[in-house]
Amino acid sequence: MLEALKEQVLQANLELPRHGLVTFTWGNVSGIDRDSGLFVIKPSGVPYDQLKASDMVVVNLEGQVVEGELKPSSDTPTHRVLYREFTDIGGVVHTHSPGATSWAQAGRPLPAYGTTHADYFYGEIPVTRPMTQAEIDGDYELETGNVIVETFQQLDPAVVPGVLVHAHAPFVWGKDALDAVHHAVVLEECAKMAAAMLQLNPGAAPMAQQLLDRHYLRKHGINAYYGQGS
Ligand SMILES: O=C(CO)[C@@H](O)[C@@H](O)COP(=O)(O)O
Repeated sequence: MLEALKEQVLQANLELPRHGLVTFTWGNVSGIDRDSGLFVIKPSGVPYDQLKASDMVVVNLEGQVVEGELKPSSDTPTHRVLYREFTDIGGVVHTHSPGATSWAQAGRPLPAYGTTHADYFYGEIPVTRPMTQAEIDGDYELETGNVIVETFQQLDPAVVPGVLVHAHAPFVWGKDALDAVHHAVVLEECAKMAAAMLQLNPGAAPMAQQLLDRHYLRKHGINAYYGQGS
């Protein structure tokens, strides 16, 4: 079942260590097949260099494992909430990449300071509120998803495809698993650049709105012209 998606999700997971986004097994990627409502996610706690396509776990949007021998990622309920609520996304990534995680642990949203950020994220990357004791003691990973969705009440997840979970780490999404990994790489680079830039200029302001508009819209607007597409 979903053999091509399993292969794509495997490859997307393997991109995480290639890009230096994970240490040990601290991360996971999933991808969804919207026609069947099933998503494929990596198993929990299996070292990346041992992962095979056949290890990938197929889960439905009710959270039931429908195929796979191994336990799915511990963060599966968070992915499930994101697929359920953000109905246009096709892939989700969670990492503990140090640059983005530093901002999450500081409880600070990541402002758009420059065009690298603006090419992919149309504005600040938000940070969630701290989770309550009841949320932490309860269905924690599901509540992590809920707190992300709450953070996006006034935000479009299509134009800001990522979030910093307070005192935890980033979750990022995209049109499929590989696109979500691409966004995770960009977020990490932007987070590192922002921290280094603030050392040089602690009072730096976010970039001008006009420059943000120009860079985001030349790649993603209705008159986008970046690249070789028509
Ligand atoms: O957040 C954490 C650990 O704090 C987990 O996402 C990370 O270790 C990945 O776990 P899984 O191997 O996907 O279960």
